[in-house]
Amino acid sequence: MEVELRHIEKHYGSFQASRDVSFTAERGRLIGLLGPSGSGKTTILRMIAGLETPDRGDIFIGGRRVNDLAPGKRGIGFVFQNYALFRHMTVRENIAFGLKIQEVPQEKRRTRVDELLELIGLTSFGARYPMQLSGGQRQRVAFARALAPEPELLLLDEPFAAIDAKVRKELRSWLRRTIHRLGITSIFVTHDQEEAVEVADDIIITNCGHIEQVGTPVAIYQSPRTPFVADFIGESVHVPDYTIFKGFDGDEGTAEHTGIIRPEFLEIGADADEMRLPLASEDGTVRGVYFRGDSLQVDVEVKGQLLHGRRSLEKRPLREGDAAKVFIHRIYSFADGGTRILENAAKRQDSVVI
Ligand SMILES: Nc1ncnc2c1ncn2[C@@H]1O[C@H](COP(=O)(O)OP(=O)(O)OP(=O)(O)O)[C@@H](O)[C@H]1O
Repeated sequence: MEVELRHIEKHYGSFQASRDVSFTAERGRLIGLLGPSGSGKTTILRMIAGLETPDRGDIFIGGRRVNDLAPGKRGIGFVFQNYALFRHMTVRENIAFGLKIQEVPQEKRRTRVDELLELIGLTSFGARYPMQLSGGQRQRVAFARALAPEPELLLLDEPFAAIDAKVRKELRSWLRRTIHRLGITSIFVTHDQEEAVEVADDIIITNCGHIEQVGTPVAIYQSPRTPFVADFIGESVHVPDYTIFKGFDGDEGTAEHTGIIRPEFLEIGADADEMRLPLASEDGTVRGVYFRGDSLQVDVEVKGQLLHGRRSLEKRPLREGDAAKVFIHRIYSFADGGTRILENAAKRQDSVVI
């Protein structure tokens, strides 16, 4: 493995910013540290970089324990949210900066900068100054500058945050492609779940200084280990007692019946004729309809519980106050300290009949 954290603890005064943080990042993977503001993402990144010292625990990079190694000796490239490029230096000079410090000979420096300019698609921009570049171009230069000394590990702190929405999307996919092409292990911090899901190979979810879950975006989305994770990745509604719903009332396995329902777990119809399993469907009332681009979000009240679902734009429109039919396919239950995915009993019977 390339990076490993073992039982890291970190306090700032009496405030605990990291609680028993352990994870490994395999070589060549692109890892997203995702969590709400203040959950300790940047602290983790800074400890890996050597800019903060953990109170307890060990950090390994490429199998070597680096706790006592100075930041400059860890073989790390760093890209910040607002990487202030040197304003008085050209793009070429900015990229060459780390190489100059390493006393790389001039000819070699020139070749490396040419390579990097090509990599970031800015070959003809070498003589420009940072203020003559767009935000997205500047961030590419910051990326090239971090890569110039050929680090083993790249750390990126909210690298897209200061860039406008459209360019950010392009930059994300560019960064993902480029990092994979180079095969460099990379860890980036974000508080944007869409960004983490789109860019990362693996996501580490942080909450109040500890790690809630580690996994691929798909695994985390499909099997959130805690209600916090279910909320943070994707949309969800908490229901205090799922046994009130048809098809989930036979579950006697647990004492507590709190559940989480995602929009795609619902089928919302205008009437019984639209439903595949009308008898297993609930009666509901539409409480709100919102345009979501490719579909409509329909908020529907069922047995006093407000649920969020989706409905195709091609179907008969529903309006606030309309009666609706609702079939709940699936519910997540977190009762015993783990996730159980409960399927509607009617669906199971239906598939047996088929
Ligand atoms: N130097 C410091 N001194 C005291 N407290 C700090 C220091 N650095 C961070 N903290 C606190 O530690 C907690 C975690 O901060 P950190 O920057 O790691 O969170 P984060 O998840 O990266 O948040 P954000 O997304 O807002 O950047 C926060 O409550 C923060 O106020």
